[in-house]
Amino acid sequence: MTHILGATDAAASGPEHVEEAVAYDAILLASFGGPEGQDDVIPFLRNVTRGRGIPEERLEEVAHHYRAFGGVSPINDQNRELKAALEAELARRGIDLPVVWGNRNWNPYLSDALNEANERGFTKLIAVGTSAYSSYSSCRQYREDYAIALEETGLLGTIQIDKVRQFFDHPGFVQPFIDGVRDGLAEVAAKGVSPEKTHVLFTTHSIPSTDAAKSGPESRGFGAGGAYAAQHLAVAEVVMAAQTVDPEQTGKPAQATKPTHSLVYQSRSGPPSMPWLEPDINDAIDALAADGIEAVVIVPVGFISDHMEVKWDLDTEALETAGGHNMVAVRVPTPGVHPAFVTGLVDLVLERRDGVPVADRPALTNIGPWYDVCRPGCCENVRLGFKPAAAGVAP
Ligand SMILES: CC1=C(CCC(=O)O)c2cc3nc(cc4[nH]c(cc5[nH]c(cc1n2)c(C)c5CCC(=O)O)c(CCC(=O)O)c4C)C(CCC(=O)O)=C3C
Ligand SMILES: [Fe+2]
Repeated sequence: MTHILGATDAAASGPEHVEEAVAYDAILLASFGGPEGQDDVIPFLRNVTRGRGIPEERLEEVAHHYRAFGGVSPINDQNRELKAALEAELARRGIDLPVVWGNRNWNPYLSDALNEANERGFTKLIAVGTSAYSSYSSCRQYREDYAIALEETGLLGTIQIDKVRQFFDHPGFVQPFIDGVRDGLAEVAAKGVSPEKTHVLFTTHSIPSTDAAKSGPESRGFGAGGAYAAQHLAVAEVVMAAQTVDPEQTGKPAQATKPTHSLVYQSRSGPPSMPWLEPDINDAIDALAADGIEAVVIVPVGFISDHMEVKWDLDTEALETAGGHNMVAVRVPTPGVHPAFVTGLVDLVLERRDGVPVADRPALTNIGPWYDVCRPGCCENVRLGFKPAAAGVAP
């Protein structure tokens, strides 16, 4: 199987799910990366936004978020912890799969991880990205960066990179949110706000509307928001369905005591002229306050760890917006190194290594289990044009 596609992948075909064992010899933990000191902030931001048409004012604004944290993104320590937790779980289960870690936008880079893999004699890597959903930014760009790193290191043809499926609906990813919303609702109730006056805000990274429309395979017909919006909405439904309200406690039917919920977006960065997914979380909070909502439970369902988007855009800005309306606001934890999440990631690796039949793969929504091998044209960026990507269908 060829793992880097040629000039187009439009005519390519191949299996959606691989139900044969593959002898991987290491896991590639792939993440976004972030600065580790004040001097790294600007070079990091230039790496992320190269050729993306992000306005200079936005870069200054984001630099200010990092500067307020000493120029250090929390994401690197979170990835070090995740790597250690994965290694501990693999050891506990007696699985001999080393983990190499590389980032798309900062040290250690994906190319560093590939050089390390090569030095250690690994040729078949299974990638686990710290990103659960489908879209250009959250899936295809990782795959393009694997391809670029293979090219840069001269290891194309020597090292094969496959990936685990996007895991938005895997129980290991969803369970921490189910637990978190339960705790969040209890906290709000303890502060005296009734479920009728409480709203659960599921929040994720906004992306350009054109990217959203192209997310997932075209043939699935997910509509304007593409697979990206559909996956988030489906996960929100699962999380809310798992919130059992005891009618005995309230004396009202369960339905009447369940808070309302919605999907909102955050961290938009494009020029105002370019449509991105809406509503913004802060606008949504303003509107809820105007409707008489007294408490919000904020669920960062789009994220894996408490990185800068969570620490700044939610814990600083969104909580401030809610505070301005005297609302009670609780922010639910991200999966981080929750045991269910760490176990789930190892399960996803084994599922792919052992070629588990699709019917036996856990998925909490009827959209999944998602593809092992990304479909032709999946999550392409229409503005940037076609670029070769690893871990997709073979021509
Ligand atoms: C979907 C998505 C995820 C979730 C999936 C995933 O996790 O991969 C994500 C994660 C992250 N985004 C991050 C940081 C940044 N994202 C930026 C810019 C952008 N993000 C986008 C999308 C996403 N981003 C987009 C469409 C842009 C516009 C530029 C472009 O088209 O590519 C910029 C530039 C400045 C700005 O405009 O904000 C920064 C600094 C960090 C690190 C945080 C830390 O350091 O702790 C993380 C985890
Ligand atoms: Fe981002």
